[in-house]
Amino acid sequence: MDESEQQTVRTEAQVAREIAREQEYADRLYERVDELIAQVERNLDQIQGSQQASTHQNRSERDAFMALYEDRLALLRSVSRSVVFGRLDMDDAARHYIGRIGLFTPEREQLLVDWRAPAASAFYRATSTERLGVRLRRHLINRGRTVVGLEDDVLDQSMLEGGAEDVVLQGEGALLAAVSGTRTGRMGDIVATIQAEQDRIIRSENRGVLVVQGGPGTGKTAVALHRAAYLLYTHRRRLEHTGVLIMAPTPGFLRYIERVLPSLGESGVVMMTPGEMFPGVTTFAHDEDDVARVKGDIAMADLLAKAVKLRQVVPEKDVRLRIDGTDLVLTRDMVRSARREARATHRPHNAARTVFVRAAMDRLVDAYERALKAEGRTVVPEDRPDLLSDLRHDPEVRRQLNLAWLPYTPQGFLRILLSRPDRLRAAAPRALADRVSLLVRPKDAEWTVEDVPLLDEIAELLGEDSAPAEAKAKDDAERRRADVEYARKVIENIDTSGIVRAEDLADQVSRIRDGRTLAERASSERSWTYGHVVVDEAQEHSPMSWRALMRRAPTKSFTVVGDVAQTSSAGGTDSWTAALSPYVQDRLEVEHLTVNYRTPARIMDRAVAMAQAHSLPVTAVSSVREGDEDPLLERTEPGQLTARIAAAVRAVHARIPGRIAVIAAAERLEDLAAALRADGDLPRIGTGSAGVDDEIAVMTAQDAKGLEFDTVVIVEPAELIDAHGAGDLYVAMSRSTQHLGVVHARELPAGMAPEGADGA
Ligand SMILES: Nc1ncnc2c1ncn2[C@@H]1O[C@H](COP(=O)(O)OP(=O)(O)OP(=O)(O)O)[C@@H](O)[C@H]1O
Repeated sequence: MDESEQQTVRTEAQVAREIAREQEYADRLYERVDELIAQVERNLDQIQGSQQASTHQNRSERDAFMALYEDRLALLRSVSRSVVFGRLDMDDAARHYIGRIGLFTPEREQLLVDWRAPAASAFYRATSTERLGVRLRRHLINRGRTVVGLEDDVLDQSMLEGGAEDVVLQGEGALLAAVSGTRTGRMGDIVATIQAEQDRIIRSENRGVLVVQGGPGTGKTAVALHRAAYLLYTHRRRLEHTGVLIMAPTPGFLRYIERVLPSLGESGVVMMTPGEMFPGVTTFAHDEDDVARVKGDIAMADLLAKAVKLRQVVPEKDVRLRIDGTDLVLTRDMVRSARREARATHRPHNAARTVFVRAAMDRLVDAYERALKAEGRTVVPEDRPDLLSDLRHDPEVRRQLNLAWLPYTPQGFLRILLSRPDRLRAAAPRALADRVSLLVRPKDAEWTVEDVPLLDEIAELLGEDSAPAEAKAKDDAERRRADVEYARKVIENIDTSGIVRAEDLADQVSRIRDGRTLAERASSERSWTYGHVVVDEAQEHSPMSWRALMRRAPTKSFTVVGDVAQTSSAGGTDSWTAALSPYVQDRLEVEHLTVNYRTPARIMDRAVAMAQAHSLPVTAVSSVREGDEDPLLERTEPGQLTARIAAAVRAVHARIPGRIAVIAAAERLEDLAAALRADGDLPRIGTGSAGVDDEIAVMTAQDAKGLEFDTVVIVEPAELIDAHGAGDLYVAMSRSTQHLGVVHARELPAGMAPEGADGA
């Protein structure tokens, strides 16, 4: 808003009159939503009633219709309490209302524009210097279906010259109201107040890797999710079948964001954490930092490639065999030349094994023939198949060929490799030679998140038989054509409301035939490729992890959001170019977000001072709110720390409404949770990132990553730095939306105390 021009505040009566006008329009929209809800409910009843004597085909068609109507119903119900939030008055006198979905009259006259439609873009982007044809932008502030306030941005100043009775000028109420409320533990959508710098990213036409770098609370997660919703809307046909993958750091974080996309009407999204990326393995455990660093090192790709190659073995000596009473020798040369032939195909290990076995058998049959002839037996070419069969069924031949080239599963291969120091050493490139022993562990050790990219890499090296998958893809494509055709006919007979499209119905039919949702199919197939991948908290991914992620979207269509100053994982990155340019070279675009919508300036300034004192690569941010309180620092004796925290939490719980996170080093969590639970006046105490469900939770800074709380209490900040570096303390300090308390017995880390104080 152009502040100098927007001083006038209208009389209450004028405002009330405008609100009443907007309410009238909003009522009309809700009436239409209610009509649509009733219509979908009627359609559902009708279909349910028509189920007798149905054939299998009719049943799956009915189920498909029902599922679609149910989805549609869920969307309509979710917007039925808040469908409209903005209005645009254009130069050509057109007026558009902007809302969560598009709405039309039965005669197809547009009542409401979906926030993602091109016509809505100006709502977020127009400024007084670049008006984009907009004269007036109005925010409607609602409580449920009731319009309770208005806020106008007059972009065409000539509107004010004539008095403009119907213009209501007020401050930045909509945004401030949106960011100041107490937190619920679940992120909500921001469609009503998306800011111009965010909108540019959400609607970016970039088809390659778009990196969104920004300090804490700048809306990176919100922007990434709204971009996913925007892409699904704009490129629906392309993305609906492949899906969009959202990769987020922890299950608690997934829970925190899980409602955003459904509230925007999008369900074709697969969400997972890095420990779930490899089908068949689910892990949330992490390796120690030094091990994680080695596993994430790009040189692991060479180590694994060599380790696989070293499993293609020429025996130390020639092997004597006795087949059906005849002696023959499997020579080292035979194995070596069969291996050469197999390797020359450049196929992965398991696929090339077939070539190896065939080549070795060819050579053995020749030797067998020669041995039989040497015994004076007559051998004719027609005998060859029988000789081959003798050899194939001989257990010793089988054993020797297996020893030379054993088929592996990725899990089996990695388990053995990590339990064999000799094999690790033999495969290690120079870059890893002196650290490779850190990887050794028992064969039955639990999987860790850092193992997952290694499994993915090994799966590539071992290879899968791609023929069945290709045949299936061809089959699916043909089937889909038939389904769409059929769905068109069905729709002509059953539904003329335009609520269901043939393509959607066809999808639903095939989903039901397959019995699995897109999310289930995508997450169970390692080779599934997504149309777009969103990576949140992306600074935590190691180079090996990026290799695995890149395989998930061969088109390299990515939205990568993160903050290189908040890196805490050992293998993570402090440079986007270093992490990503190996895969995309010049198709990498970095956008910056600069406004913090979460943390008030009085807290954020202190977090930034601490980060700078520790040389973190912080990006400049300005907070939308100044805040009411400075951070509260309290020094105590080491033995008193837990008791002081309990007292601090009790005090803050009584004083400030909303959610509280107590952030501490991992080894303190149990004691702290026990001390808080012993206090009968406090509500349930959660632990770890799953604590987003509780009003008060005790967690590490890593658990808190990406989340936010009304109040944060940090326990012994120096310990957070000891555990994972200053990035973790920066994360912890920037989680709060209102109040930050710090209780410490050791010296405060540099930069944390207010200027002029010395950390006491
Ligand atoms: N335009 C906006 N209007 C209203 N609220 C917003 C807007 N942008 C961001 N927010 C709110 O600000 C808070 C921080 O957003 P978000 O979690 O996306 O930030 P982030 O950059 O991912 O933070 P971090 O790096 O610290 O995890 C959230 O509550 C979000 O809903």
